[in-house]
Amino acid sequence: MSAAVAPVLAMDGLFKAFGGVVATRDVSLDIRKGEIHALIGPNGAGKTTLISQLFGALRPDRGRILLHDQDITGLSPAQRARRGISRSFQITALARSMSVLQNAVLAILAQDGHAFSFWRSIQRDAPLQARAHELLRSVGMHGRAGALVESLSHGEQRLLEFALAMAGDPAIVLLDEPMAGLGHEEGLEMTQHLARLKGKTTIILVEHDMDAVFGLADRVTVLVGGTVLATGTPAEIRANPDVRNAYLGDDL
Ligand SMILES: Nc1ncnc2c1ncn2[C@@H]1O[C@H](COP(=O)(O)OP(=O)(O)OP(=O)(O)O)[C@@H](O)[C@H]1O
Repeated sequence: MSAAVAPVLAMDGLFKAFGGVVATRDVSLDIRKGEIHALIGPNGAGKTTLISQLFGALRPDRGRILLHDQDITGLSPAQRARRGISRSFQITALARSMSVLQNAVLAILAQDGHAFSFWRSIQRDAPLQARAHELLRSVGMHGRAGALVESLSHGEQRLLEFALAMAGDPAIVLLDEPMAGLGHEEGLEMTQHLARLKGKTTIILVEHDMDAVFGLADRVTVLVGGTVLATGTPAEIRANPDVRNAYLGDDL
């Protein structure tokens, strides 16, 4: 083992129940800087509930969440976003009648803490425009800067959401099923874009597409019944008999 590096994000004994249903049972997990950490598990395993606690939509009943060693358990989603916890936007969060570039500008302004500004002065703000173009370039969408969002394919919209989540260079990005609803080609394209971020961005990836998970992840955590069954490299997870049992013959 290399010398311990403080994790970007640490979950410490998280517990969350809905009435009698325990959705998160004593989950403790460290997310390392620069890793793509996949969360997998059968339906109802508690993946969404755990992610919701990380970005702040849900409060755990017990346990703590630490970002760079600071306790953020009591912070609102907006306060966490300002500290660098970013979540992939849903398509509905895109301004559909605006251009790709305008959406990128708005995401950067929001991340900088400007609620609104005069559009004309924004258009003349060369550094801001350059940052927006750079953001689009990071996901290979700079050639589409002038296109209206409503004219984009489903896969392009997904990529744009992802680019917006990257605005402001977040400490960690929570990606909830980025492959959902994408065709085969679009899924491969998204996988390639995510692969380029390996080592540069810290990502928690919730995804049902096992090819994408095992192709992209540095480490995988398997949740079953709200509990961490195993955490390890893709090879370790693939070889783990408990994991194989949990998936009851599903082809990992
Ligand atoms: N708001 C809620 N009220 C009551 N029960 C809930 C609520 N949200 C989740 N649950 C329950 O908590 C458990 C975990 O659900 P969760 O959606 O987190 O699982 P998941 O792993 O994301 O599943 P999927 O892969 O199907 O999206 C399930 O038993 C679910 O029915």
